[in-house]
Amino acid sequence: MALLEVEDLEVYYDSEDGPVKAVDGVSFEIEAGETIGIVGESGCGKSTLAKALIGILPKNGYINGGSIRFKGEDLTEMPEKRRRELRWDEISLIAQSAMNALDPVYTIREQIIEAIDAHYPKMGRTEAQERIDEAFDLVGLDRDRQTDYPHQFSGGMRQRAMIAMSLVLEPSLILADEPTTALDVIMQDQILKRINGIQRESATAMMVITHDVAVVAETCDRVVVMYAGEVAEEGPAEFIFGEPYHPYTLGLKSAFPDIRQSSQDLVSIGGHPPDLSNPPSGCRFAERCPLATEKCTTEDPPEVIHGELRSYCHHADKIDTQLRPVASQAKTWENEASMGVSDD
Ligand SMILES: Nc1ncnc2c1ncn2[C@@H]1O[C@H](COP(=O)(O)OP(=O)(O)OP(=O)(O)O)[C@@H](O)[C@H]1O
Repeated sequence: MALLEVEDLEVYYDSEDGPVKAVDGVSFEIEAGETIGIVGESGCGKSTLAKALIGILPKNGYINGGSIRFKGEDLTEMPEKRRRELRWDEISLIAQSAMNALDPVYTIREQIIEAIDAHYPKMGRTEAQERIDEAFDLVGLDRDRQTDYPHQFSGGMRQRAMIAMSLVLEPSLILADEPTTALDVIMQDQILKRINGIQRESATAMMVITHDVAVVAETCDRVVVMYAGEVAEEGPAEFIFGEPYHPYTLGLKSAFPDIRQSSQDLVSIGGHPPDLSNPPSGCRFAERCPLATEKCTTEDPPEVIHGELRSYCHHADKIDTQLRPVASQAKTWENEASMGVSDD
């Protein structure tokens, strides 16, 4: 049994235009100790997925269908009290706004002790202090700074303090939603590598949500590529960033500079993702896809397996011969570019 099993999950928001289908039939699993990346353009449902997993959807958001099993228990059917216990104890979220989640009137140490007391009321002071020292060492914060107030910390240090706070609670799963957006590149790298190191020692699983493909390529074992509320492709990071079989992944991959290549076009996929209150039928990427045909706009794409990769595309068989050779050329992804593929 995987640590987390998400099956056919639908998370919708009520809106004046009808339900916004932010997550629409998403399935994937996370094993203990594994790091999984969720990538996709802004608005594809990544944060909604994280919020649903941890149970902090806004008032107009709801789980419309599917299941989220954590250690075999279905979170969607669990009473709120049990769910709250799981939050932080077992699943912790490092959110985009984590830096601002610290209380300005208490020292960092007081806040971490409070979190420990709330979750492990029986833990003695000595053990608590040992855990805090260890967590500070792991995230690269000086132990002497534990008695500082949040305003004495830089943005990056506050984020490290939040990560330290989630680590002292020893969760089985850390959800990191754009964990490093506010940090400079060198710090991002350091922090994610440290988290990876911690995971190896403690078998903590992590789900990293980001639109930065480079972050995911460096730190994740497996990657789920989301497009317009759905999974477009899923598999080991080396294949997703090496030889993907979904046109969207190829476009996304070509949109990020490859440091190994001296000169290359930087691709921008023309057009926009569809409106999720009224998603198109068939493949949601069809409108922007150079391989798209009539069938793509009418029939849901089939699941196609290539080794350990799971992709959803009517034309996965044409990726190797037709799209891959031209995927790094910007003109391939211009709006309305079509490769003249036929359905027969
Ligand atoms: N409270 C809300 N009410 C209605 N619609 C919402 C709400 N929150 C998000 N949405 C919509 O749900 C869809 C998915 O949004 P979500 O924030 O999950 O995407 P995302 O991939 O995390 O984007 P980003 O990378 O910008 O954070 C979008 O169409 C968004 O407009």
